[in-house]
Amino acid sequence: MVELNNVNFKYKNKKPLFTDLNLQLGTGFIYGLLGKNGAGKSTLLKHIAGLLYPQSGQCKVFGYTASQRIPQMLEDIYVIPEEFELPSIALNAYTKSNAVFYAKFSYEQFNKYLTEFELPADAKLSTLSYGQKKKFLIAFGLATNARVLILDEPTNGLDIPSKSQFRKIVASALTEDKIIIISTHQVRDLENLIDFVVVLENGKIIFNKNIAEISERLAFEHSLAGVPASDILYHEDMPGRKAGITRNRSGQETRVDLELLFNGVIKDTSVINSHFVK
Ligand SMILES: Nc1ncnc2c1ncn2[C@@H]1O[C@H](COP(=O)(O)OP(=O)(O)OP(=O)(O)O)[C@@H](O)[C@H]1O
Repeated sequence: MVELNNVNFKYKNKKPLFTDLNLQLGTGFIYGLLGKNGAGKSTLLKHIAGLLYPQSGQCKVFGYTASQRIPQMLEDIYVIPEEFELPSIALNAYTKSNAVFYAKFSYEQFNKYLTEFELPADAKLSTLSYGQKKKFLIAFGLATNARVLILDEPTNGLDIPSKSQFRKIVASALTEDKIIIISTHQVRDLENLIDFVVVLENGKIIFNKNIAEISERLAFEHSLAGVPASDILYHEDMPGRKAGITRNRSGQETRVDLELLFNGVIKDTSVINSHFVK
């Protein structure tokens, strides 16, 4: 489990970003971490990876204090950052020298992911495109079998077929003992992949719900024609129509439109959240 308890954090010469931040992420789930620019997503992920420390409060990863970055924790956490640099060596040479840090690294899985992403194992990393490098890191990260996998904007630079391969590979890599956290602005890339939607706004968790519960309680409508105003929780004006979020009147689960949900949560946080009060 990843657990943040009453975390307080501020950057030097800035106002506090996290004030008594609490968050628990359980195993066996994929979390989509969403938020506007500057909301604090990368800062939160750096806390989990132990790269930034709370000024007070605790951040624990499977019981280890993240900031201590002890080897047992480090071999169980893998971060794919948004920006990265890779050395000018062959892909398989990089893998050989880095896989040793991860006791559960699987070459079998790694080779399978490389094949799916159409990456040649003998290619030199410096000769790969940005998207290919990203796919290499995703393949490596998943093959570490680290129990916590953090992906910051993983689909940036991925072409359309690679995005669906990405979803397939990540879904297949999830096991009951793992926690996968994906932070992105490309919300559509997370559809049919994530189990929880976590929205961060100005350093606060303003929404944290399971997708099944969201689709049970809310409905995402392409057109709001004929929907009584009292059922509409959030709407957007589109050319010739209104789209929006309504109460789920039919009782049937509907597809969660993550873009509408995100916009609705940001604009009408309390209205959306009030529909989850039991
Ligand atoms: N090294 C730093 N020093 C000072 N302030 C910082 C630093 N890094 C981030 N910040 C500030 O902290 C806040 C949160 O930044 P953070 O990078 O965590 O946001 P984010 O949600 O990841 O944003 P984005 O979606 O743009 O990547 C912002 O106001 C940012 O300006």
